[in-house]
Amino acid sequence: MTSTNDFAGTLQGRVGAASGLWAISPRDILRLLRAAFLGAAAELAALGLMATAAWLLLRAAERPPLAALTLAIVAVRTLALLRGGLRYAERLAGHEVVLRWLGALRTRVYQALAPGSRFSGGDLVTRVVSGVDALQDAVLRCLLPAGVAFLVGLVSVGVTATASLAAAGVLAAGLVTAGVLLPWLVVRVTGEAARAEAPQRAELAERAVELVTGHRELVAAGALEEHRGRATAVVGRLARSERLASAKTSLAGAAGVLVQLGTTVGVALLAGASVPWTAALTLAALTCFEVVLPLIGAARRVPEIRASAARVRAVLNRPVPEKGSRIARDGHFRLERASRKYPGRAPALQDVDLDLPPGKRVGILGPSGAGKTTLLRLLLGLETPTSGRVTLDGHPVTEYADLPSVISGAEADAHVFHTTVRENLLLAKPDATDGELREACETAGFDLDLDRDTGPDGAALSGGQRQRLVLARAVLAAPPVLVLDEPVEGLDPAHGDAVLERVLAKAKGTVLLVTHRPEHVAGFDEVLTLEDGRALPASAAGRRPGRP
Ligand SMILES: Nc1ncnc2c1ncn2[C@@H]1O[C@H](COP(=O)(O)OP(=O)(O)OP(=O)(O)O)[C@@H](O)[C@H]1O
Repeated sequence: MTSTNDFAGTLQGRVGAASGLWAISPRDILRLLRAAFLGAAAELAALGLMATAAWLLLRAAERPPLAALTLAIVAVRTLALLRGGLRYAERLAGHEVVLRWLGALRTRVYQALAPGSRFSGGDLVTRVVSGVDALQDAVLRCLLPAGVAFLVGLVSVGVTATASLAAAGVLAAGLVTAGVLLPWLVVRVTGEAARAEAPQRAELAERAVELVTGHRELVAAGALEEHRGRATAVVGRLARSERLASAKTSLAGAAGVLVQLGTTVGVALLAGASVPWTAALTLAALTCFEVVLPLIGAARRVPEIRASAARVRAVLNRPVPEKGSRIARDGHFRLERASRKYPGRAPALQDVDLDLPPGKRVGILGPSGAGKTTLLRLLLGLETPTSGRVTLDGHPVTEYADLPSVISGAEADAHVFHTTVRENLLLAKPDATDGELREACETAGFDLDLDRDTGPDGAALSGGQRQRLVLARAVLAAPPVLVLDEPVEGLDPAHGDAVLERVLAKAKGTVLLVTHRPEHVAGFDEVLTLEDGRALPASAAGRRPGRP
């Protein structure tokens, strides 16, 4: 076993170097081969045990001198012990490789998901947890058993060939039918069924989400039963399709058992050796199928594994925006004819210029959907412009490694961690004293206990409390460029105005405030008014101040 540090080092190296889904180090490939050989040895020990026991019984019936049986008696005991020991060693070796590989794969999936993920929460959980977990079956339930079955089959056919080529031929044909042909058929049948069921599964997921999230509305409209009936109908269709596919794959399982019986009888008839030796070969052939038949069951998982692999690969292969290593100097942001367009929609932002040197205070006004948040997301490096430039100290913002430490604040979708108020605040300033935390809370008008549990994403707080907690965190972080996206929108106006006044009084650097209320940005160095993604000329903006 390697030490934890060794393991972390190997993992890091592999994470950095590997690009494909199945990326695995040469050392782990050797470990996998070792697991396959150990597995084959364990199965051959079981097979040898059966064959030797059969030989022993029949030879003993001939009443030979005891000395003629001694070797077989010792072999039976040795093989029985070996079988258990080798199986344990194979499990250990196989699982060690798979757990290493899965650990590295999970790290890579997390790394690929981290920057500005386009995947939603539920989708993300599916990809990371079930998707990656399903892949372990590819190795443990498919690849490794197939390797073991191949080795065991090869040895069995070889040993049978020493007695009779015809019997060896029958055994080989039986093993190929049960171990290759039938699993291939099962993969085809389950694959076709999965493809046919995919739209129904999607529909069921959609209907289930609608039933749960829209439950109250459906009850109020008296439409619950109708919607439940539609979901139940989809469940019925899916169940029928699954039953049909299951019947077909069960037939393949039964066919496997028939092939096993036929092959065993064939070997017994064609072996042409002494009775004990024929019995040994026959029982060996019968036992050999115990390794091969599970491949038919494992084949049912192949389409699901393929789908999981495709989902995980989509995460790993998506282009990750290059994060540069540049370190910010002055903190001078600039938008130069910046535009952002989403496919199939009018531009969210079009040809907008903005100069934001250190210390400047800029207000952004505009009706809903005007592009205010889009402008902030460009500056925060969360979106890239479809044309134009967004720069910090003359270089594209995406080239900076430390952008969030230069520009941050109270963003509309800021996350509240499921912990205490104190821990949420300490994220912004880890060495802050309780006094400093309370002062920041006071500035933001947030008066809850520091030990208060916040719930998942702040669900245990009211909307206003959540908003003020995010604001207190922004005050504590005190970044060079403070971004405030409608920071007091949900608060009652008088209280909100007072909070905003205190927050602005504390801010020492650049401030970018998005608001619907022009009085919030009175006295700012510049006010940019957006409408339909475009900046209005100053005069026009003056005529329609803060039209909501
Ligand atoms: N991810 C997206 N995909 C497609 N369209 C988007 C996306 N994000 C924003 N938009 C569209 O871009 C336009 C500008 O959105 P934005 O969020 O910047 O407006 P806003 O001025 O901040 O509005 P509000 O005051 O309501 O928050 C809107 O029409 C919106 O529907």
